[in-house]
Amino acid sequence: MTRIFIDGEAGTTGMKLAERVRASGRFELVTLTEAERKQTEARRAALDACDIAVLCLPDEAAREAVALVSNPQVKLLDASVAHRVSPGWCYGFPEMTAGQRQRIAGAMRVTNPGCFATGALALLRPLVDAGLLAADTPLVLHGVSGYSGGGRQLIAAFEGDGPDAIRSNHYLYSLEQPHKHLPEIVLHSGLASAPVFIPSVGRYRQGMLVSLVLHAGLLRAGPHGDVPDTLLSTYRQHYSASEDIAVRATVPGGRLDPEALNDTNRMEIFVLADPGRRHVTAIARLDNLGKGSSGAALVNLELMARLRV
Ligand SMILES: NC(=O)C1=CN([C@@H]2O[C@H](COP(=O)(O)OP(=O)(O)OC[C@H]3O[C@@H](n4cnc5c(N)ncnc54)[C@H](OP(=O)(O)O)[C@@H]3O)[C@@H](O)[C@H]2O)C=CC1
Ligand SMILES: CC(=O)N[C@@H](CCC(=O)OP(=O)(O)O)C(=O)O
Repeated sequence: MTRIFIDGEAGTTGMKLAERVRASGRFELVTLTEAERKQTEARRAALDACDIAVLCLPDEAAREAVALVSNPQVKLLDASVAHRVSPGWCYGFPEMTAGQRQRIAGAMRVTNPGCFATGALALLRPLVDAGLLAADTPLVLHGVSGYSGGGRQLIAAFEGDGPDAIRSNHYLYSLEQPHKHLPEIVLHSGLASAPVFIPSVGRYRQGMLVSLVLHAGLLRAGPHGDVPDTLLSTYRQHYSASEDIAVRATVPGGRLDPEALNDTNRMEIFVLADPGRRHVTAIARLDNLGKGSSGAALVNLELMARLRV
């Protein structure tokens, strides 16, 4: 059985991934005790003793973990931001483009995408690849995430009542500093420059929406001239072989709940036009702890271990 070590297993992503790995029954999990989990020598030994190491760590600790590995046979899957645009690392979004699954399966170093980036790229990449969206189109994306997206610190700030407690029910951030997912969004979307991205956090634990509003004039229409229909068919074709991504043309009940896909590895893409069909809103719904991190990590592990094609 393929041996997996999750460095950072006690954290938000690591814990969810460990649950999924155990439930799959397809891997042997190498674990450290509470006393060992931050000891360099114990981590070094565990990293070298597994077939695939998953780094569910803050960025700096992920870089350190890569440097600790000396066994050349060990494959790495990094859940942090540290290597998302690094040469030599394969981007772990299997549905991004034809052939990506095979690239992940064959790679020694795979970087798991950011949660907002997963939603953003799911919306952007098919449109750029199909030639509907020119690379220099100015774009704006909005996102809302549950507070678990900020890891243990943000969870404690929302759920605790200490001096660092957050009392807002909803807030926007990264308004003056570009969000950390923009470099991977630019690199993997095929866009020439970064979209404006306005993320936000709501007072609920997990689940997210990423939205892209497109005025019809920004896009090249398909053979029948209707931009919303062209978008819908482009997404449907791009994701036709995916068991995890579904494309929808309506929102039943008119309210889009960010929590609806929690604890799954699914993503839904909604393509919604105004009555005059002058603009289209494309929205990705996913679980930041599912398709946005640990669900995606499990699929990448299965690909890297050649347990799925
Ligand atoms: N939460 C999310 O929705 C997503 C998170 N990610 C990424 O996954 C990674 C982990 O995030 P998340 O699980 O949210 O973060 P958490 O803060 O919840 O977990 C990080 C874990 O790493 C441990 N840790 C910190 N430093 C070290 C070290 N030097 N050696 C060993 N263990 C260490 C922490 O222990 P302790 O708490 O004791 O310090 C903690 O258990 C991050 O890079 C994040 O960006 C990616 C996609 C989505
Ligand atoms: C709500 C919240 O704070 N979300 C995080 C991103 C979560 C994620 O995708 O993680 P990594 O890119 O760090 O791996 C943020 O915006 O920084």
